[in-house]
Formats: sequence, structure tokens, C-alpha cells
Amino acid sequence: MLRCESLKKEFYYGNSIQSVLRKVDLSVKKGEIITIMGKSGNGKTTLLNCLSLLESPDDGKIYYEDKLIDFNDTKNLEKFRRENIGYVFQNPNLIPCLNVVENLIIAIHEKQSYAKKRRKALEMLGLLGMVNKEKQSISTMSGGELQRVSILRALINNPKIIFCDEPTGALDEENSNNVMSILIKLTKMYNTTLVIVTHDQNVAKVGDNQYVMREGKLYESE
Ligand SMILES: Nc1ncnc2c1ncn2[C@@H]1O[C@H](COP(=O)(O)OP(=O)(O)OP(=O)(O)O)[C@@H](O)[C@H]1O
Repeated sequence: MLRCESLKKEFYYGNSIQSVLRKVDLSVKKGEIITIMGKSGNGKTTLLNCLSLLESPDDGKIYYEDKLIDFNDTKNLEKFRRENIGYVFQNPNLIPCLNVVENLIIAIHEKQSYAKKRRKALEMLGLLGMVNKEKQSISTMSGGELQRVSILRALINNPKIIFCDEPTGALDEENSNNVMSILIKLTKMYNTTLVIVTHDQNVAKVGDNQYVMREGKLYESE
């Protein structure tokens, strides 16, 4: 469903150039879980940002279902991203002045009545037995709870693929296991493809295909 070929990305600092992605090739099938590990600064987030169309590569090609992505076509790119891609970051980035259900409602892209959006948001909360948290303020929730809500938010528009950048980076081991099992359970349920960047060996193990990023190149994990 996703393929990239010879992806390159460079950053310029005065007169010097840093090659962050050096001809990266990757192929991801529908419903697959891909994990990418690697030392800090090796280009994992940059790769994720390019694949998830948040950043444009300097060279190389990205295909979604064999359709070449045109980074110059910003209007369609934005639409494609909204309709097909979900994100989970280390920091859940929920809106603090909205409660739990409102954070989910506001994430729904489709034009629907507020009541219908609310029903959908409650249905999602129900999947994790969190309907009772509907009106809870974001500031009073634990890190694990916030990340569970951010997973529901990523899924609420039925994306075909979800990109996760260190989804458990801010959690202890118990919460990390819990969040990962929820992420996998829900994405399997919806047949959503997952691409996960992580520092955590235990998280990396969930990958159907596991990769390591080293100095801008991607290698299959041994
Ligand atoms: N927008 C940017 N401008 C300049 N340099 C950047 C930019 N984004 C990333 N870099 C540099 O590119 C390199 C790779 O960064 P990236 O965030 O992709 O690494 P990473 O493997 O995800 O690291 P970490 O595990 O610490 O998050 C780093 O040296 C970083 O400073």
C-alpha cells in the first residue's frame, strides 16, 4: 500500500550539508506493522515525516497504492493526508481546553451533525471502556489515558495507515504495554497499516517487518 524509492533528504547548515536520508527504499503492505529503531539523530523522524507526507523529500518517490505522490500539488496532498493518514506522537497533543469527547469530536473530518459526531466519539471511547471519561478534563488524565485517547483520535477518521513516532516514549513499562496492545488490537480490528518509530526493543518486536535506521539508511533488523 505504501512504497518509497531512493528517498533523500538533506539539511543545510551554513555551508555544510547533512544527508539525513540516503536513498531509502521501503515497501509496506496493507495491514502490516512496520517498526523502525535506531539511534538518536539517525533520521527516523525525518523518514516518518516524509512517508506521512508532512515533509517533502529532496529526491526519490513515494507511492500510495501505486499512485505517485506529487508534493507540489499541495491542495490534493492535504486532502489525501486527511482522508488516509493518522498520527500518534510521543506527546498526545490533546487540546487542553476541551474535554475527552470534545477532543475526539473536533478531530472528525467528515461533515456531519454534532450529534452524529458525538455518537461516533462515544462509540470509539466505548471500545476502550472509557465512556465514563467522556467529560474528563485533559489536565486531570494520566499519560497512559491521554495516549489511549490519542490512539482513538488517530483512528476516528478510519485512516488506511497510522504513523507513530515514539508512541510509548513518555510512558512507564506497564502503560507502554497497555498502549501497544490497544494500538495493535484496534488497528487489526480496522485493518489499518502501522508504521512505528521506537527506541524500545519490546515495541519494535511487534513489527511484522522490523528495521533499523543507521546514518540515513534503512536495514532489515537481524
Ligand atoms: N527541520 C530540520 N532542520 C535542520 N535539521 C534537521 C531538521 N529536522 C531534522 N534535522 C536533523 O536531522 C537529523 C535527523 O533527525 P531525526 O529527528 O530524523 O532523527 P531521529 O532518528 O528521529 O532522532 P531521535 O531518535 O532523537 O528522535 C538530526 O541531526 C536533526 O538535527
